[in-house]
Amino acid sequence: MNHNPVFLALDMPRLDAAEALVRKVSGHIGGIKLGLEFFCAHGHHGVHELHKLGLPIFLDLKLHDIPNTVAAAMQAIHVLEPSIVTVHAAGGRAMMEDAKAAAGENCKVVGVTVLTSLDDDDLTAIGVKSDPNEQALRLAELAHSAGLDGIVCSGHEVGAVHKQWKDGFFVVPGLRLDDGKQGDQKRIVTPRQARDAGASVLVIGRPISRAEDPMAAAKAIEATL
Ligand SMILES: O=c1ccn([C@@H]2O[C@H](COP(=O)(O)O)[C@@H](O)[C@H]2O)c(=O)[nH]1
Repeated sequence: MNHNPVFLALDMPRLDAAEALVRKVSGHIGGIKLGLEFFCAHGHHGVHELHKLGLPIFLDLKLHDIPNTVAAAMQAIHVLEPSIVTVHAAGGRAMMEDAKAAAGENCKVVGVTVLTSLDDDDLTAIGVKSDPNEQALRLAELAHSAGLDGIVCSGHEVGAVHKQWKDGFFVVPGLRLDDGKQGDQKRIVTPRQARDAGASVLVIGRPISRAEDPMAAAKAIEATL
C-alpha cells in the first residue's frame, strides 16, 4: 500500500474524464477507488485502463448476496488484481468467510458496516435499534471473526473500532473539509480527524473531483495529513 492514505473515489460516468482526473492529481493520492457507477458503466475494461496509471485499485462493489453468489463474484474480479474489495458485513458471517476465501492473496476484503449517508433516524427506519456507533462495532466484530481484513465505517466510529481490533484495516469515507459541502453524507469528519482516529485509508471523492481545481484540492488535503 502506498504511503498516501487518500484513495480518490472516481464516481463519474466517463472513462476519459476519470483518467484525466487521475493524471491531474496522481502525485497527491495513494490510490483509486472505483465504485458501482464506474464498474456498471465500464466493467473490466475500465479497470484495466485505470490500472495502466500505476496506482492501487480499490473495487468498492459492496457485494451483498448469498455466500455462493458473492464468492463467485469475488472469483470473477480476481483477474483485476484489486488491492481492496468491499462486501456488506450485514450479509452475514458465512458470506464474509466465503468472500475472503475466494479473494486473491494480496487483496484486502473489508466489510461495510453502516453507510456514512445514514444517521440514527435512517437506522430506526430500517429496523435497526442500535445507533451507528453500536451497529458499526457489532458488525466490525462479526467481520473480524469471519476473517475479513477490516471494515468500512465513518470517522465517528473508527477510533472505537480500532481499540477493539488493533491490527484491523479501516477504510473511512464521508470526509469533508470545513467548507459546509456535506452533500448526501451524514456522518462526516475531516481527513485529518479520521487519520488521527486510526483510519488506514481515506476515501475522498467530490471534495477533489468536483473542486474547481482538483489538483489544488488534493494538495490541500495532503497538506492537512
Ligand atoms: O459508507 C460508505 C461507503 C462508501 N462510500 C463511498 O465513498 C465515496 C465517497 O464519496 P464523496 O464524494 O467523498 O462523498 C463514494 O464513492 C461512496 O460510494 C461512502 O461514501 N460511504
